[in-house]
Amino acid sequence: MGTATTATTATTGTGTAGPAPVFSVDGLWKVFGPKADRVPGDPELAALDPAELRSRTGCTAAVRDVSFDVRRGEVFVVMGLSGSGKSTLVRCLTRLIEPTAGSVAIDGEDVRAMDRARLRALRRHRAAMVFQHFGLLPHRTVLDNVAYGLEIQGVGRAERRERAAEVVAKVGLEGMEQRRPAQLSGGQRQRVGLARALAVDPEVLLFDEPFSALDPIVRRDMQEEVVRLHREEGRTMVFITHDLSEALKLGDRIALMRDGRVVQLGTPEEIVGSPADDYVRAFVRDVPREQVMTVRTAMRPAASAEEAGSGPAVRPDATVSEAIEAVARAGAPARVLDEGRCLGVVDSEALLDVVAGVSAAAAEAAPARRPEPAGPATTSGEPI
Ligand SMILES: Nc1ncnc2c1ncn2[C@@H]1O[C@H](COP(=O)(O)OP(=O)(O)OP(=O)(O)O)[C@@H](O)[C@H]1O
Repeated sequence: MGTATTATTATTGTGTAGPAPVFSVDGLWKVFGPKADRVPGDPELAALDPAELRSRTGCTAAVRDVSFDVRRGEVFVVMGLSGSGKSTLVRCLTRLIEPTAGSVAIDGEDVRAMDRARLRALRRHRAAMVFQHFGLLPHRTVLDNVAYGLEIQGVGRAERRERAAEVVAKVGLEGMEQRRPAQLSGGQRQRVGLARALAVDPEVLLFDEPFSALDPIVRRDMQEEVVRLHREEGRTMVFITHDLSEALKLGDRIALMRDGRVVQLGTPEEIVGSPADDYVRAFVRDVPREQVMTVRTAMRPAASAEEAGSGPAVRPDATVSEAIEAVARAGAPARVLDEGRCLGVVDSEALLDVVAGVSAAAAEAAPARRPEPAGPATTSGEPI
C-alpha cells in the first residue's frame, strides 16, 4: 500500500512521469461478506489466501490492496482469469461497487467522498461504461439508443439526434440509424453500445469485456475499431478482458490480476519480456514473442562507424518480427534509427535470442545495454 497520491504527483508504475493521471487508485480493497470492513485493517486476515479467508471469516476479498494510475490518453487493460477481480475493480472506480478501503480519485477529486449527485455526474459525463450485454432499448431505433445518454443529460432533441448521428457514423453504422436492435448482428449491437457511450463524450471509456460474446472475426473487427478510435481521439480507456491476445493488442499498459491482486503492471513488452513471477511466466508462455517485443530488446551498440552507417533501417518501436524480415532480406544487421539517429544495431543472433526467450536473462545480466555513440548520425534509408 503506497502513500496517498495527488493529482499533481508523477505517475507510478513503469515508465516516466507524465501529466496528472485520470484515475489514481491507492490501497484499494473490496471485500464481500460479513463484517467485511475488518479485513483490510487486520494484517493477519489481510495476509490469508482466498480459501483460508473464506473459511475463517466467510468473506471474499475480490480486490486486495491494489494501487495504480490510469494515465491520460492511455488504454489501460485489466486482465486476469475469471474470478480474479477485474469487474469488481473497475466498478469500484465509479462506485458502481462500493470499495471497502483505500482511495480512488478522478482528476484529483476523491471519488469516495462524492455525494449522489456528483456520482451520477461522474457516471454520466466523465466515465462511461460499455458492457458486454449492451443493454439496448429494444423498441428504440439505433439513433435513439445512441441519443439516450444525451436525453438523460437533458440535451434537446434536435441537438442530441445530430450528435448521435455523428457518432453512429464514427462507429461504422451509417445507414442503420432507423433499425431496431433485433435487426442487428451481435457486432453491430456492440457498436451501438460503443456509440452510446461515446455520444456523451466522456473523459474515460470503461469497457467490461465488451467483445467476449462475439465470434472471433467480429471480435477482431471491434478490437480494430477500438484501436482506430483511440488513435483518432486519444481518449483514455480502461478495458477489462480475460483474453491475453486482446490485452496485448489493445493495451498501452496491462494490470494482470490474480486472486484480487495486481501481480504485474507493465507494457505488453514488459509483461511478455520480463514476467514478474512464475504465474505471469506461465500466462505468457505461448505468446509469439517476436510480435510483441520491440527491437530495443535486441539492440546492441554499433561495432563501428561503418556498421552504424549501413544496412537496413528499422524504427525503435518496430517488432522483432519486422526486424527479422529486414535482416533476412538484407543479409546484414539492421540499424535502429530514431529520426535519423542510429541508436544501435540488431543482428540475427540477438533477434533469435528474443524469439527463444533468452534475451531477458541477457538483458538482466547487462542492464546498461545502451548503445555507445556510434559514428555520425545518418539519414540514409527510411526506417521500416
Ligand atoms: N456480490 C458479490 N458477493 C460475493 N462475492 C462476489 C460478489 N461479486 C463478486 N464476488 C466474488 O469476487 C471475486 C471477483 O469477482 P469478479 O466478478 O470481480 O471477477 P472477474 O475477474 O471480473 O471475473 P469474470 O471474468 O468471470 O467476470 C470472485 O471470487 C467472485 O465470486
